[in-house]
Amino acid sequence: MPSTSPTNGRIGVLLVNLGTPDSPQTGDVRRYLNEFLTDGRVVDMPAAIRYPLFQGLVVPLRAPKSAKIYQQLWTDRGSPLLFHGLDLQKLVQEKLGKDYLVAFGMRYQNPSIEKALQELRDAAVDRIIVLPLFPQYASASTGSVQEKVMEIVSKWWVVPSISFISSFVEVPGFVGTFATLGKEEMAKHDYDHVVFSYHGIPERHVLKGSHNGHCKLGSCCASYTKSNRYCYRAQCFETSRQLGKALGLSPEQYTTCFQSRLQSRLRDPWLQPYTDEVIKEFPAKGIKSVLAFSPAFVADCLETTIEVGEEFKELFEEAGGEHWQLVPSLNTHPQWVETVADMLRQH
Ligand SMILES: C=CC1=C(C)c2cc3[nH]c(cc4nc(cc5[nH]c(cc1n2)c(C)c5CCC(=O)O)C(CCC(=O)O)=C4C)c(C)c3C=C
Ligand SMILES: [Fe+2]
Ligand SMILES: [Fe+2]
Repeated sequence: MPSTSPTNGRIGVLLVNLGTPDSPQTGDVRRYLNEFLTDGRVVDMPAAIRYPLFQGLVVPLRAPKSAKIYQQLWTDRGSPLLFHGLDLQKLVQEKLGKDYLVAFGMRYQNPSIEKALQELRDAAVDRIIVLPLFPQYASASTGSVQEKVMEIVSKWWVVPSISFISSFVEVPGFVGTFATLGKEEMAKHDYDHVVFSYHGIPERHVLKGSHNGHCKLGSCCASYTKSNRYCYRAQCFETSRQLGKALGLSPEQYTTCFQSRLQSRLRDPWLQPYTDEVIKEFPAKGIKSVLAFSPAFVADCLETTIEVGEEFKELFEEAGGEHWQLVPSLNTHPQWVETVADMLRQH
């Protein structure tokens, strides 16, 4: 008998990344930073301080400097974070076929999450799976996407079934694709050491997310368990362990460190060790060639191409290092596209 169930329509998928300016001009960078840095999950100050401080002082000072860096990053296809995201959307849609509708949005600026969710709503999808493209859970990234999606959907008259993939450090294809890319680089050159550099967050953010005060920012994060399921620091260490294993490295052959801290006069500590400080000390220890991974990102962006690929290379060479190589991000590697499609099929 043919099914009369109304619930055999398409499954909606929303892929979300962080966001990038519309152009590398100062005005667009200012608009982007204003939206990003007034998000209470990114800068967790009371709104009455956050808005005047960031919109009135921090962003106007930072925007022209950031714009210069974005101009270095920009390509014929625009911002890498955006075009890799759109390419991934298309390829995952092809893999999943007509039973799914895959949309793509950015937490800040464009294409907006609102527009992407509207596409899914217009198509009357059965349910929605949201995949924030951040391997490790942080309130400032994944949490912010979740909050935004819920804020929008909660205003719809009909609120659909909706679920989130909150992190994917334990998905074998995530580490597996990075390992494939890393092995390609290792076949071309002998490296003295490997660096896994993650986006930093303030230590306070980790402590605020700690279940029952479990996290003391010490050896508690050295294992990844039920008690620290959503701990960013523990998930970063777990990623390094899995990647080290996949690359055949012993723990002494790699270092886990944290980059991109937002310097402020408050000097609040961010996750340590800081990548820029770690790599300056390498040459004196006899480490002259380094292979660097940025496993907090699944697409190349300002923080990988410019910060790790160029700025850290310069710091390392100034300190006496000889060879610094960034492993490209997952972007649209076929193994990664298959991994994303599988994650969604299995969810
Ligand atoms: C991996 C996930 C990310 C977390 C966690 C995160 C936290 C976080 N970021 C800032 C401040 C900035 N980040 C910037 C760029 C940026 N950040 C992420 C991802 C995470 N951020 C990405 C993918 C990018 C690159 C975007 C691109 O267009 O290529 C920037 C902007 C650049 C600059 O001016 O330096 C800022 C600022 C904070 C404060 C924070 C946690 C508290
Ligand atoms: Fe960031
Ligand atoms: Fe911990």
